[in-house]
Amino acid sequence: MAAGGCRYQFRIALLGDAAVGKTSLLRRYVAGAPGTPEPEPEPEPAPTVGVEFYSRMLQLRAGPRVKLQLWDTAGHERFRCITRSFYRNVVGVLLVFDVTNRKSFEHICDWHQEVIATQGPDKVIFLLIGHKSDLRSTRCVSAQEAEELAASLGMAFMETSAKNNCNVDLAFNTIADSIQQALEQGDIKMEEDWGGVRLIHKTQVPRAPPRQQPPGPCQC
Ligand SMILES: Nc1nc2c(ncn2[C@@H]2O[C@H](COP(=O)(O)OP(=O)(O)OP(=O)(O)O)[C@@H](O)[C@H]2O)c(=O)[nH]1
Repeated sequence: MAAGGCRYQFRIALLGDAAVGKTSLLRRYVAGAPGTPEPEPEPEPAPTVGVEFYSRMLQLRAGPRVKLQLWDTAGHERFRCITRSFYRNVVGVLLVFDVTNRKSFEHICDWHQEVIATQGPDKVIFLLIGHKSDLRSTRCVSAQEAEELAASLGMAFMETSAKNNCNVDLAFNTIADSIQQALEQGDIKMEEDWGGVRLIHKTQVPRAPPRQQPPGPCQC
């Protein structure tokens, strides 16, 4: 269904190791949409199986209203062949690590490489996310080294917390603005057989009823 007044749909995936907080970040973002009732406190999220889908409308700074289709992928290795099949149709990726889990930070290059290997280097906008920034005492990845990694991979970096609702909207606004900018500058182009960016028409033209076939010669 066309979303009211929307021009584009952007597909964005969250990738990163198991338990870094991808589902929590996404749920926090989707629950924060204007007009959404205050959510009930959620039970602990279960590990994601394969890929789960969310969406939220967003008014971009540059003007257009977009629908973000958000794909929450399982971080566990055993789902990798399922999640990998989704990389081809995304225009944005949040690469998420947990600031208290050094291994999840060290694996960011592998996640990045997986997407590049599928999509090529020029079709995806990345944003590096250091998540669980509320856990100050157990942090083991500094903002500075994460910034350096992000710069070396040609992307921006941001820290978030689903628990404190810190920078959650900002992270999604930032990646959506960057996608919009890349589209305007022609760095990313819409293609028929690619689902990363889709044009959504404001009003759907009702389909013409099927044409009545003129009655053929009687077969009996
Ligand atoms: N302190 C803190 N804990 C968090 C935050 N976000 C998520 N968590 C906790 O981290 C654990 C894993 O969260 P999930 O959202 O399930 O992680 P995930 O990356 O989606 O995991 P997979 O689906 O297995 O890939 C849960 O116990 C969450 O409550 C946060 O911002 N701060």
